[in-house]
Amino acid sequence: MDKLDWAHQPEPLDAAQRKAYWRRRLVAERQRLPDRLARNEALQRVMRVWMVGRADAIVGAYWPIKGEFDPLPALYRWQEAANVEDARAARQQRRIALPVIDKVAGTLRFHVWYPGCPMEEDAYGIPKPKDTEVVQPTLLFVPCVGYGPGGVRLGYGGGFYDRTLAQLRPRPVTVGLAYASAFVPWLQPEPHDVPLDAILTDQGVAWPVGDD
Ligand SMILES: Nc1nc2c(c(=O)[nH]1)N(C=O)[C@@H](CNc1ccc(C(=O)N[C@@H](CCC(=O)O)C(=O)O)cc1)CN2
Ligand SMILES: Nc1ncnc2c1ncn2[C@@H]1O[C@H](COP(=O)(O)OP(=O)(O)OP(=O)(O)O)[C@@H](O)[C@H]1O
Repeated sequence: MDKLDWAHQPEPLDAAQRKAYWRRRLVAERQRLPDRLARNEALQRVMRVWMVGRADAIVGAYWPIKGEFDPLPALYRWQEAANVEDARAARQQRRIALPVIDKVAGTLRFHVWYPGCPMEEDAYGIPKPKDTEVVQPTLLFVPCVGYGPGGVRLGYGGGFYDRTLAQLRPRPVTVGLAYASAFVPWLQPEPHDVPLDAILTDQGVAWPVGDD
């Protein structure tokens, strides 16, 4: 299931049609991943290791949809760990935030979330925190439908993350999360695409690639 059949793309397709085709296909593949539990555990571990030693207090994430990896269990542990590991970190209070769509601007704002937080559905039917504080994450976990070389991300095509990152100052560190099976070798950045600073998968750090 890790290997998609790249040879069998209907041709000819322009770049936008090709992306739309692979979006559908990657989401369908993801929704029927046979070894999801093992992959979830692996990716949670990769996240935890990646975050060790970082000083972020506000971390942005997402409420998983369409078979996306769920980042919230690992983040909840990150939040709880501060209470036992480091009294100073606990006072600084680590916080988790989820995206809320600004329909007019086509961008995302981040609202504080905590387990049991009152939620409501956004325009896409995705649960979002109801009336909690707006915050500025310094670290942002970004869901990927697919990912390519160089930190390029394929999303659902709304352009929300690209538009948000084009505007957010200071810019948060961006970390894409994906199952390793979502690698798209031919994916090229478009002019508006803001590359991710890192990409984590159930197989480890996919970007940046070490050795130099
Ligand atoms: N979990 C999660 N939350 C998120 C995002 C995300 O990628 N994942 N977003 C990241 O931006 C924003 C929501 N963006 C989304 C954009 C499109 C679709 C979607 O279902 N699109 C339809 C086509 C809709 C259309 O174009 O008319 C589809 O893919 O079938 C969903 C979410 C904010 N919240
Ligand atoms: N900075 C920007 N300013 C204006 N429009 C943008 C910007 N970034 C992206 N867009 C528009 O958004 C549309 C979707 O972009 P793209 O296909 O890269 O979405 P995506 O990254 O896959 O989606 P999402 O971020 O919602 O998951 C593009 O047609 C593009 O014109």
